[in-house]
Amino acid sequence: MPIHTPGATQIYTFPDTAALSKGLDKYVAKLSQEAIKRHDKFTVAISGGSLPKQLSAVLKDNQSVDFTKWIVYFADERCVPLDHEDSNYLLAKKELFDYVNIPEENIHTINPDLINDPDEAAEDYISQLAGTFATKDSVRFPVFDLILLGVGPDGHTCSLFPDHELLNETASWCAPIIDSPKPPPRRITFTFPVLNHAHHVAFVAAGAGKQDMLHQLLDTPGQLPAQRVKPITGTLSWFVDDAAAAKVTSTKHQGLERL
Ligand SMILES: O=C1O[C@H](COP(=O)(O)O)[C@@H](O)[C@H](O)[C@H]1O
Repeated sequence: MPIHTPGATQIYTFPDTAALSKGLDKYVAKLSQEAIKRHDKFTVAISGGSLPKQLSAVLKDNQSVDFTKWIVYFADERCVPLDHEDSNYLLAKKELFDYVNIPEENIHTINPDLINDPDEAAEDYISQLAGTFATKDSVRFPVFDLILLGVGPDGHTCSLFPDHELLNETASWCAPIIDSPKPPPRRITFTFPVLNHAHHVAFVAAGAGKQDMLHQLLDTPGQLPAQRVKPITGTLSWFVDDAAAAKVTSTKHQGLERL
């Protein structure tokens, strides 16, 4: 499974979402094992939307994964209570956390007391990150073992939307947004420097609804948010089903691989 090729984008395609979840399970389990061996923990950021379901379908029953060593953050979160239907945390809890033994204190949620103030909520999330990641002068950003991302039909990822000023953020680790074009409008989000300092970043996209955007993202050079995710020394992977990959034509991607 060639998942350690810095600089190269690996695209894994699967006949359907069930197969995609199996492949994702294999990938995440391997990275988790390697990270735990290396530094006794697995730092992972997950997204909301369709990702938690795809991720957990097989992984939640994988007995070989030591979830007690997982430290979980959210690549973006909506400024809503943790039990609100729009909460990315609630989604991940229902799909994954309820089935595996990640210590509660290792799951870093938005501070529910600060949801009415996205600036403060983002600052608080930065403090949480600082408690987990010791940064050095040479690397001023958290370095996640893995960041799992989704992509919207407009090319957004995390809560980084096309043409938004947050796309130019170069210093802050986590930023507030109060005008998300996709509801709810108030959110906090990781910034590109955090995404691009990770050891591994993987996008997950399934279904015909993602066809046109995947074709645009993978076949046409551009500056859409998902296209700006380019890990500096880490790896970039795409996990897609055949329905989503149907229009991807670039010769660059003829080597679509099946795990
Ligand atoms: O609003 C969001 O959307 C994106 C994409 O979601 P999907 O349902 O199209 O997969 C998601 O990655 C992000 O975390 C979420 O807040």
